[in-house]
Amino acid sequence: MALDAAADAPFVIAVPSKGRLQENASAFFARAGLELTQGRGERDYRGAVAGLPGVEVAFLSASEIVGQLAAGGAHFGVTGEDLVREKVPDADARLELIAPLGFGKADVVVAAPQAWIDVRTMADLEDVAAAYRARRGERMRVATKYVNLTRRYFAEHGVGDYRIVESLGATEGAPAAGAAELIVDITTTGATLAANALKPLEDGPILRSQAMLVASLSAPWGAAARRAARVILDRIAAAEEARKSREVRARLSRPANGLIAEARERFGAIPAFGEEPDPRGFVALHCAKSAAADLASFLLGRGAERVSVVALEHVFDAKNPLYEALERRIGPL
Ligand SMILES: Nc1ncnc2c1ncn2[C@@H]1O[C@H](COP(=O)(O)OP(=O)(O)OP(=O)(O)O)[C@@H](O)[C@H]1O
Ligand SMILES: O=P(O)(O)OC[C@H]1O[C@H](OP(=O)(O)OP(=O)(O)O)[C@H](O)[C@@H]1O
Ligand SMILES: [Mg+2]
Repeated sequence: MALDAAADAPFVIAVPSKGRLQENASAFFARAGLELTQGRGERDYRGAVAGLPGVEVAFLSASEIVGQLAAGGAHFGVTGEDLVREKVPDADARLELIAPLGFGKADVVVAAPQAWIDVRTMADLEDVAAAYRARRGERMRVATKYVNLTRRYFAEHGVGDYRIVESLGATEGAPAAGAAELIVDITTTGATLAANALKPLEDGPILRSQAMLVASLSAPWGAAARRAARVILDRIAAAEEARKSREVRARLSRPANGLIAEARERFGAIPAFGEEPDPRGFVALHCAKSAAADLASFLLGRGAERVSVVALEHVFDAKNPLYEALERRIGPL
C-alpha cells in the first residue's frame, strides 16, 4: 500500500516564494531549463514545472521549506543552510544537502557592541560573561532567532554564563534597545551591524551559509519520484557543467594521434565525441572556461588553421554524481 501511495504521490519541489532567495532561486531553475509556472498568479502557492507532469512546486518561505523537507512533505527544496542547521539538529541524517547554489551567501556571527573594546573573541566573552554576572547578579543576554546554533556554538567555546532572548526581527537593534548585550544573526555586507554600532567577534563566523539544493530522505521515494529526481538533477548538472565549460573546436591537417590524451593531461579537456581521433582531423574538446584560450593556442600549434571557442547551453553526462549521491542515501527501491 505504501508503495502504491508513493507511486501516485506527486514529486514536490519547495521553492522560496518571497524574501532574499526568491529571485535567485527562480533564476537557478530557469538556467537548468526548468520553467516554474505559478498557476493563477502571485498568490497561488502551488505551481508546476513546464514539461514535467507529476512534479509539483510548493512556493513557501525559506524557513517553511526546511520544515517541509524535514517532515518529508517535499522531496527537493531550495533554502539557506543557516535555516537547515538551526531547525534540523540531525540534518545530515534526515536530509541530503545536494549542492551549494552560490547565492544567498551570509555569515551567522556573534556580534558585540563596538564599545566593548576588550571583547574580540569568544575567549574574551567567557571572561566578560563571568564578570558581568558577578557585578550585575544576572546573566548576559544574547538576542537571536538562531537559538540552537547559538547554544551549540557557545557550549563549544565554553561560554555558559548567558541567557537567550528570542528575537523575531530587527535583532541588531536589541543591544541599543536595552533588550540584550549581544546578538547572533546573519550578515553579508556588515552594514546593518555597523549601523547599530556592533562588531562581529574575530573567531570567525559560526557558519558560512548559502542557498542549498536539499533533498528530504523521509519523503516518499517511489519509482516515479526517483525518475523525477533524476531528470531534474540531470538538467541542473547539465546547466552547471555548461556554465563552467567551453567547447573548443578545430580541424587539424592530419588525424591527431595522442592529441586528445595530451589535451586531457595539460588542459583537463574532455573529448566531446569520444576518445578515437577523427580520420578527417576534426576535434571537439570540452574544458574549463579558464583553460579555453590556452587549449586554442595548443591546437593552433598542432596545425589547426582556425579554432572556435563555443559557449554551451547544457552538457548532459551519462553519469550524474548528484543523483548517485542521493540514491546512495535513499537506498534501493
Ligand atoms: N543579507 C542577506 N544576504 C544574503 N542572504 C541572506 C541575507 N539575509 C538572509 N539571507 C538568506 O536568505 C534566507 C531567508 O531570509 P529572508 O530574509 O528571505 O527570510 P527571513 O528573514 O527568514 O523571513 P521569513 O522566513 O519570515 O520570510 C536566510 O535564512 C539566509 O539564508
Ligand atoms: O550585513 P547586511 O548586508 O547588512 O545584511 C544583514 C541583514 O540582512 C538580513 O535582514 P533582511 O534585510 O533580510 O531583513 P529581515 O530582518 O526582515 O529578514 C539580516 O537579518 C540582517 O539584518
Ligand atoms: Mg531576512
